[in-house]
Amino acid sequence: MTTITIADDSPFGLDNLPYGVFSTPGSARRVGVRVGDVVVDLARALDDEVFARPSLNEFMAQGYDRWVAVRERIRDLLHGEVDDDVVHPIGEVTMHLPIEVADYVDFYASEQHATNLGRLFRPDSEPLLPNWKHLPVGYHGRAGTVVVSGTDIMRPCGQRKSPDEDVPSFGESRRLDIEAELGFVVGTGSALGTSVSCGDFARHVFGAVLVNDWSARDIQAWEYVPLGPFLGKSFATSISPWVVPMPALQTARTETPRQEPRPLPYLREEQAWGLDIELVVEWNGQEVSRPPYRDMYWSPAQMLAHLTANGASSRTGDLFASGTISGAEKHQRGAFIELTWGGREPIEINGEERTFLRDGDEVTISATAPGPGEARIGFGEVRGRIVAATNTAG
Ligand SMILES: O=C(O)/C=C/C(=O)CC(=O)CC(=O)O
Ligand SMILES: [Ca+2]
Ligand SMILES: [Mg+2]
Repeated sequence: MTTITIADDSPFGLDNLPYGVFSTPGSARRVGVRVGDVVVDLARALDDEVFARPSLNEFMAQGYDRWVAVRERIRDLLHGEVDDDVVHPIGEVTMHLPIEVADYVDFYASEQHATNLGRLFRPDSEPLLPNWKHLPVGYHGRAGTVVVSGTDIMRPCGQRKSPDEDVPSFGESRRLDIEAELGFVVGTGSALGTSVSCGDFARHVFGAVLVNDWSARDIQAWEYVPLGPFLGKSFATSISPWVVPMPALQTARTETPRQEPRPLPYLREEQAWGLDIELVVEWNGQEVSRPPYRDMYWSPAQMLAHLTANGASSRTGDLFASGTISGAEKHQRGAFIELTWGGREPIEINGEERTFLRDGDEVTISATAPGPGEARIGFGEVRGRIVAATNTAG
């Protein structure tokens, strides 16, 4: 038997307890909880088959009351001694995609990001389109290409046509970018023909992850009119391996910025809440940005309410991302297209002038949130390295 010791300043203390899917050499994938620098095997520790699965979905589908009960049981368990064979040092496990992603939706909830992209993509129009302050704009992404942190990202190929070219050509993206976002995981869905009200958010949403919504700006700019993002985004979306339970983010709650005009009734909350989470974006190990989630205009509850307002069902494993997180300051921008202003203002990375991603580049996004007292709630990181395209034949 062993007692798990957790450093006082660990972002994975008893107030966090994020869930993930891990394996050890020669063993099957299963659900674990991260505590300090170890992963606790929940299938064994709690003697419960629902955790002997290669994703969190079956557990998430058991619903809110079970999530609360299991969190309590894990806390009790960790206060005492546990069997040695349920504890694995973090360095000895492989982390996998934590959820079987059902549907994937990406919102556009940062006013600053939407304004910046409006200026860059549509320089001759008002940057913020007329609908933007009335509804959380979003699009349906590709669930099957959501990958776990650490997965290499192959540079996408596609049609692109720059303003100075007369005709499009097929080839490797020359403007490969990132988008630093927060994603929310639906634990229990809602039936077709019903909607999830803002107040019901907690009973449906299980937890949050970090997201990097890789984006090929040249493919995107040419293809997106009038139906929106398609192949410029669908080649890969990376998420962090640890799903931070929503109750762990209770202390991080903040008020959203003031919403004017007042949203329609189905988007009203007593007080729309956001999260005081600062992300850190590193490009080849150098910090380039600190996007602040607290500045996001639309709240997570409003996003889910909007997503289901037409009676569309939601399912266990649905992932909806916030959209790129950008603050008002330059060092708070969550995409390179904004940081380099469309590639016209390179930034210096390790002594070199850089605009978009090159093969071999690595991007890491990490974050912590304030917990109770002095505690920090860690998300860990979402990391990806660009590898050369191999499907280059158009
Ligand atoms: O304004 C546009 O045409 C495009 C916007 C984006 O690429 C952003 C997007 O994917 C949503 C987001 O991450 O905020
Ligand atoms: Ca995005
Ligand atoms: Mg994507």
